[in-house]
Amino acid sequence: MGLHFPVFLDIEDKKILLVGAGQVAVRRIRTLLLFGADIAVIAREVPEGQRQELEEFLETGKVRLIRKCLEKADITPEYLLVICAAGDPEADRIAKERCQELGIPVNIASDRRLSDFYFPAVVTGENLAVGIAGDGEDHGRTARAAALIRSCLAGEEETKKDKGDRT
Ligand SMILES: C[C@@]1(CC(=O)O)C2=NC(=C\c3[nH]c(c(CCC(=O)O)c3CC(=O)O)Cc3[nH]c(c(CC(=O)O)c3CCC(=O)O)/C=C3\N/C(=C\2)[C@@H](CCC(=O)O)[C@]3(C)CC(=O)O)/[C@H]1CCC(=O)O
Ligand SMILES: NC(=O)c1ccc[n+]([C@@H]2O[C@H](COP(=O)([O-])OP(=O)(O)OC[C@H]3O[C@@H](n4cnc5c(N)ncnc54)[C@H](O)[C@@H]3O)[C@@H](O)[C@H]2O)c1
Repeated sequence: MGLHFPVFLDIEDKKILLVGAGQVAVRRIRTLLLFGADIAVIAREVPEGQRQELEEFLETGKVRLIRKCLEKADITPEYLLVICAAGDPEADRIAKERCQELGIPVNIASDRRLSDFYFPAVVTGENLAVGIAGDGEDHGRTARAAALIRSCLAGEEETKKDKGDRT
């Protein structure tokens, strides 16, 4: 599989289903909230390490948690996107098959070959959103590129502030 075309979707108030509440799911919820999505989380359980952050997400009113094992009927046409970060082949299979039936783009965090789209590393700056994804072979390289872009944007802000101070 080669590179994927980046699409910048308006997800404000759009419904997104996230399956799982572990480290990967919570990292993705954090990113999606930056863009105002309405997120439904289906998870069998919330691991100890993610409880506090998930509680904070619930308090925003933009995230709701449904504690259960994923079933086919949970995936309905109201969702714009579905992201499965359960690390469970059965959940991955249900999500893939049901989304295909309904024509909903699906991302499977444990198997890129099943994913219709990749979840990018995201950097936001003043009025900018940058999404980075590689060919899926080297996730570390994607993370390093994101870190570089983050520091470039931060440097640009500093330069702007310095110039502002002088005028
Ligand atoms: C960008 C970022 C966004 C995010 O996840 O938020 C992201 N992966 C990140 C980190 C990361 N990923 C993995 C580790 C563990 C250590 C390691 O293996 O390195 C870590 C490190 C960590 O978790 O800290 C393992 C891993 N990742 C994928 C698979 C399955 C497979 O390749 O088939 C497996 C094996 C799972 C297993 O073994 O079961 C697949 C995908 N991961 C992607 C995105 C998509 C496009 C990636 C690209 O451009 O290459 C893609 C293809 C599909 C998708 O998931 O959309 C984020 C970094 C940015 C940031 O930190 O800001
Ligand atoms: N793409 C990436 O960036 C990346 C990075 C690391 C790991 N991974 C993959 O993502 C998966 C998830 O990683 P994690 O560390 O967040 O895992 P985790 O085990 O901490 O969390 C999994 C979550 O999914 C829930 N879950 C499991 N099966 C379910 C089911 N059938 N129905 C409903 N909920 C279910 C669990 O209750 C838990 O909340 C890993 O298995 C790995 O394959 C992907």
